[in-house]
Amino acid sequence: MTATPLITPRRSNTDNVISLSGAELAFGDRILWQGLDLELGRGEFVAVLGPNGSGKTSFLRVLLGQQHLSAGTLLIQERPPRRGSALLGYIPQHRAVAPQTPLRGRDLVRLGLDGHRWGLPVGDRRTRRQVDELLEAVGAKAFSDRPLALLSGGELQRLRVAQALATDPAILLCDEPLLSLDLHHQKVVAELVNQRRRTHDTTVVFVTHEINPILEMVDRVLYLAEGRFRFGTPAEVMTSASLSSLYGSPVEVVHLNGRLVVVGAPGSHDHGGEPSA
Ligand SMILES: Nc1ncnc2c1ncn2[C@@H]1O[C@H](COP(=O)(O)OP(=O)(O)OP(=O)(O)O)[C@@H](O)[C@H]1O
Repeated sequence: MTATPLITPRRSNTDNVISLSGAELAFGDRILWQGLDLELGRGEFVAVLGPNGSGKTSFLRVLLGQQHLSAGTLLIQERPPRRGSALLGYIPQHRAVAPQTPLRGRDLVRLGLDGHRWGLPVGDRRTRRQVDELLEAVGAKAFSDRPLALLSGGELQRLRVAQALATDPAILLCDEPLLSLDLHHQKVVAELVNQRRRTHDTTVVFVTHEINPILEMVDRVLYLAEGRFRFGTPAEVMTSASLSSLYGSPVEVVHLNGRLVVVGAPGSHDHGGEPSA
């Protein structure tokens, strides 16, 4: 096993887009995380890791204004969060598509533009052009007229990225967008998100169980576990010492062929990914 140097952050940005101060989320007497102080800058790529039930999706719901903090404050571009804000694009956790849905790929993307309006989307020329541009940006034109139920997981995920980008958001929230994709499509989808970050300085908050496909893109990691957290660069957070102190028990982070493998994290599988076969 050879130690591979981890990627250092590519930017240090004072232009903060998301500011959390003394933030806590608790349900009843169960505290998911507390004392969270963090500032995320424009164009920053943050991975949110942690075992099942540690509060990763809830963290995104707080940013989306769908869940109130139980203590502390959150500002999105210096304002309190607001449900339905066009500042935020959201790729929700994968949901199965109803086999009988009449929606086609391009309809899904159009919902990102006019989904807030009641009734079926109205297809004016400007909207059609915007949808075409979004489809083009994610390489989904070829299958955009097919019913959703006939699309593969990778194709659907491209469309979901396009839908989330429809409002040209300053912040892109991704909830396990790589789940159930093969390695090739994990790379494709991660690169689509990263490309947007590079070209538009979009801040990315990326919930994942598997950091390896995005390791080279990640500036900082928010690791949630046991009602606590660690926040810092991958080199700071993804170490045996840091994760052992977070979990309160011995956890080993090993570097294997350029991949990170977390061994022994209680109550879950390896957040750094399984060792490659
Ligand atoms: N509105 C709510 N009321 C009470 N408990 C909640 C509520 N929302 C979430 N929880 C609980 O909070 C915990 C964290 O949920 P969350 O979905 O944020 O976890 P997660 O880290 O995203 O998990 P996973 O990796 O399984 O997706 C879970 O135990 C969940 O049941």
